[in-house]
Amino acid sequence: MGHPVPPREVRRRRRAPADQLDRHPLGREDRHPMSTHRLELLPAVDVRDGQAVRLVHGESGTETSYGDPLEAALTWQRAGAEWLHLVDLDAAFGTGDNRERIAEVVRAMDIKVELSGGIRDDETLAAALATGCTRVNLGTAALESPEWVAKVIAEHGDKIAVGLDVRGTTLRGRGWTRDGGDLYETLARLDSEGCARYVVTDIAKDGTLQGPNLELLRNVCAATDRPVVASGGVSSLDDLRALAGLVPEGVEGAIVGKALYAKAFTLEEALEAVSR
Ligand SMILES: O=C(O)c1ccccc1NCC(=O)[C@H](O)[C@H](O)COP(=O)(O)O
Repeated sequence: MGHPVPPREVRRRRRAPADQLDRHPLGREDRHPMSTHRLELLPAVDVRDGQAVRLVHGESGTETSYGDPLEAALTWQRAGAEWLHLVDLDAAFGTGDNRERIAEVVRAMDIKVELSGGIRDDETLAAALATGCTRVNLGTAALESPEWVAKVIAEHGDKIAVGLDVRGTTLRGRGWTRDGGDLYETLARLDSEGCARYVVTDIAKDGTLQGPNLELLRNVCAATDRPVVASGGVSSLDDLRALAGLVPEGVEGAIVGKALYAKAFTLEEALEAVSR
């Protein structure tokens, strides 16, 4: 099956920077300052009803429970993680929240934490930032409250990332349950507002151990000069090596969930695989 083609205007915008890169006086390294770095790994802890869980395609009701989220987070920290991707799934789905548990996990971490799920207004953003997390990941708000998102990007800079969660090239919000517009149009808008980075998830791959959508990631990297964190589908060390191969194109990091919980590999092995 063919992949949806971005609109002509977007294709033009995507090609132009790539064509100009080698002519840029500072070359590719300047466009993606992380490009000489190794791929960052962000083990995921998704919290539902106070428990660490994994979902399939991010769908409510598909949970497999993996116990205490603090234990899971400490396990990844002990294994050498530099980042934790921490998601309040109840806040994302609108079925409550796990604020206390999430704050407890962030407090216990010596490593950087990216916090996601249900951050949609001043109150939820203030609560998220008050945990001491390194940055937050906005999803639904970027689709439904563009003016608020532009304001908080201006106020908080790189403490704000935007999650671009897609089926095909259609964005999904509200715990990935509602359509929210075109990926490339939204990306162009957020770029123009100064968004610092994107967390890109192919929902069709998420929680399935089917491998990341490398084509989607390449297309997003070609459309923006901001770093991209890849999320969803990682199943093997080879997947991580493939993502590490996209670092020069702008992939900065990879979120890994199910593969770690299913013990497809250890975090130590993953860190080793992306260190060369
Ligand atoms: O991040 C969110 O806000 C979110 C909202 C609704 C459903 C799922 C959500 N996040 C899921 C994740 O971030 C996964 O942990 C991540 O994509 C890892 O996927 P995988 O490696 O395929 O388990």
